Amino acid sequence: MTIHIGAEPGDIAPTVLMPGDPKRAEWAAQRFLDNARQVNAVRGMSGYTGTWQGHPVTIHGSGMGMASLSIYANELIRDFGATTLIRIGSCGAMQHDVKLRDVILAMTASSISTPSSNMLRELNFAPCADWGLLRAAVHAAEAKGSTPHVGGIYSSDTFYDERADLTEALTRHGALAVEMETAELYTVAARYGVRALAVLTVSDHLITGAALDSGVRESSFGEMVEIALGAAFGAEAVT
Ligand SMILES: O=P(O)(O)O[C@H]1O[C@H](CO)[C@@H](O)[C@H]1O
Ligand SMILES: O=c1cc[nH]c(=O)[nH]1
Repeated sequence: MTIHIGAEPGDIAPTVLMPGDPKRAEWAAQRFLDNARQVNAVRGMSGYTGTWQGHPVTIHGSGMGMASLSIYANELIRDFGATTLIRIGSCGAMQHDVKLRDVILAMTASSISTPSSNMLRELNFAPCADWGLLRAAVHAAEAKGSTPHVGGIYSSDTFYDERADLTEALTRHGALAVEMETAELYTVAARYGVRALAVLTVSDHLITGAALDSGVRESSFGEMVEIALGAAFGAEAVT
């Protein structure tokens, strides 16, 4: 049991899927896990553990933003022994060829800063996905007949962004989408030597202004969950 996670030792599986939204954690656990039971409710942050095709899996919310994710990722790895963390998040598309509901696999995540920046000081650390997980996610997606976008994204500290110049520069440099957690997830995972990946679904479009509603974001992004599970346990597990 930690300050933010009220689970007992052994309640958390080595593989943890992390949506920002605790309601998405509940929905995904009910839809994809067998024998799911709630293992955390501290501060309203839901975590569930069950099995997927016989493999133990925890689905635990990260909250919004890198500061929140950092707390849960640190405790899940350090105190509960998580070794594979896969973010299942929503994002805003930054390129014309990226459409609403498309899936993005984040190779890397640019940022202005992360909670880890304090300790890294002058170092511009390059956060990157675990290669084995990324490759397995591509295979899992292909096994489902889906073609994800694979590339760099932007992890922002703000949802309501006043820096149009920054958005323009990132778009010009090929960033696929914006979200708010992945750069810190990859940095914390690197620090502990564990595997991490972000599998994202496009919920907004920064160029067209198109947007999906909150109910859709909470409970209809099943494709990314299946790809994340396939990545964790092998593409052949996905049908
Ligand atoms: O849908 P989630 O996983 O929360 O991710 C995105 O949605 C939130 C903003 O609405 C931020 O957390 C952002 O990263
Ligand atoms: O951070 C986010 C998440 C979804 N959509 C956005 O535009 N930004």
